[in-house]
Amino acid sequence: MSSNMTAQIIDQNVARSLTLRYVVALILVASLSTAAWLSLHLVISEQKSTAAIVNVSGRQRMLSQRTALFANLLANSPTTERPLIREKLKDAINLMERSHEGLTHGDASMGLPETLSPAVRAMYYGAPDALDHQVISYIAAIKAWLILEDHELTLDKPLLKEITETASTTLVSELDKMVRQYQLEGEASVSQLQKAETIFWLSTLLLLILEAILIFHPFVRHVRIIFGKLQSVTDELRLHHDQLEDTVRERTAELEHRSRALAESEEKFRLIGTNAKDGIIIIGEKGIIVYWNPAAEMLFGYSANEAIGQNLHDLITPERYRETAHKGFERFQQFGVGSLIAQTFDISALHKNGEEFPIALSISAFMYKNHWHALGTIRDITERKQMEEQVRQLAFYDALTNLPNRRLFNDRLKQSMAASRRNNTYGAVLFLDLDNFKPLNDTYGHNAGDLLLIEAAERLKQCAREMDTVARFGGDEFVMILNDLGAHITPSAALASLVAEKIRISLSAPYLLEVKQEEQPDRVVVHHCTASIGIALFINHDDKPNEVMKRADEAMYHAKLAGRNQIRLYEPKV
Ligand SMILES: Nc1nc2c(ncn2[C@@H]2O[C@H](COP(=O)(O)OP(=O)(O)OP(=O)(O)O)[C@@H](O)[C@H]2O)c(=O)[nH]1
Repeated sequence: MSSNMTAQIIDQNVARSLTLRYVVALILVASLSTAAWLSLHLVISEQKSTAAIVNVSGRQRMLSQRTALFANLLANSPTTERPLIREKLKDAINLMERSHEGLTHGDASMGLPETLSPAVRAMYYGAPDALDHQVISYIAAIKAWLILEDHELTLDKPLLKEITETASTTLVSELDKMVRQYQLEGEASVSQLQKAETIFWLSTLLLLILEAILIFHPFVRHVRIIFGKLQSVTDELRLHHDQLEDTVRERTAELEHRSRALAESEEKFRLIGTNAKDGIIIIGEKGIIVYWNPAAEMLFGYSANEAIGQNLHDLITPERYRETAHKGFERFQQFGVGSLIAQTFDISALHKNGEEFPIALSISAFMYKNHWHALGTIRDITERKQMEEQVRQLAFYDALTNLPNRRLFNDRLKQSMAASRRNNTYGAVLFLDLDNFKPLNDTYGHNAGDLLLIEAAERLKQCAREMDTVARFGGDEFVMILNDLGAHITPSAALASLVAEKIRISLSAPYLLEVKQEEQPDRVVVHHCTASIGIALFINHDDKPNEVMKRADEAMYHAKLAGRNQIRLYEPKV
């Protein structure tokens, strides 16, 4: 457990203990206050009660004298005054009787208690002729005096003598004693209550002192400790705050530095993208274009605004490649690999105007925001392709007639012979040499000879099938490969001869040559030219192309010897 946690638990226990002590002290103070209030209340009510008892018992003393006086007056007064005296005596004795009843059994209206102290009770009832008996006898004597007729009321009556003596002697002294007794008891009770009240006051004082010692003092000490802790926590917080501010300052400076570096980097990237000669395109999730530089705008005809947000393949991939491109990109999105990644290759692309053009595309992959992205740099290679085509044309085609040249022909012958071997079918090489071509050159110039060569090449192409090859071998020599003639020699030779015948007839038709002459108008020359044709068959044997060519040449030579405009099939015995 950490020291912080331990300190927290101690603080909580102290707070709980102080709260408990405080609550107990409050309850005790409240109880003592209530007890003090009750004792005060009791003192007051005791004093009230004592005063009422003393009053009533004092009045009994006065009433005993008064009734004795009225009883004597009643006997002494003239008859006319007697009813009034009789009435006053009756009132006094009734009041005395009611007061006696109240003093012995209690009367709330007079403020007299129901219970009697043992001393008082002894004084009232302690002996057969105790005060109660005396009072009751006296009241009875007065009442007996009251019911006597006027003529019976004489001063010598023993009843009057008894009344007078009882009232002035026994009753007065007994009632005096009773008043004193009541006063003594009241004072004793009040004194006791005052003592109790003093005890309550002292207890309250003691409790307050204890409260000061047991609650206030520990409370102040604890508060001091907490203040001390708060101070140290505040100091610690201030230290942390200062450290935090330092860290924030450092981080802010670092962020600003990075932000500047990022801005510079972005500017560099923007400059590269803007000034690059090659188109730069970035595609992200689902093949959507996210970057499209000005060179890409020039290349494809779409502005960056038009292109960004579009699917790259829908925009620039020719329709026939589109499905494959989509599938390839889906695989790339999953795994970040693909056959085209990190490669440079030539493909066709679509311009906004719908035209296809060749591009060289280099693709690299990178991960950004959890998605594989592809960066493509694109270059228009239309010119390069055209040049390549020209080079290819020059390398493999005859510049005058556009027919395949000797090099391409040799290549095709190898292929044809290989196919013949595979399929076990006959092929043939036709070797053609124009007859008496030289005089045309000599008579009308080289230009006229060229025109005838071009026309002858056209006629040869007309006679050839798609699968056959017509080539210019050199000078006025042409060669033709006939493929897939058949599995048997005789029909194959017949078929080759048929084609040769067709060619012979085609080439022997007159040529209309528009000859250009220097500083003279063009001139149309009609020229007749024929060709000598040698045929050599080949099939599933080990002959080399040169051998086959030699045979065809030899057969052509025999055709020449035979008078030209002839066809000869190579035969070993020839
Ligand atoms: N106009 C033109 N003439 C060419 C070209 N190449 C070769 N020749 C000429 O073609 C002629 C070939 O002549 P040859 O085949 O030897 O003789 P020929 O007159 O045809 O006679 P035979 O072949 O024996 O029937 C030569 O005069 C060459 O100069 C060319 O590209 N253009």
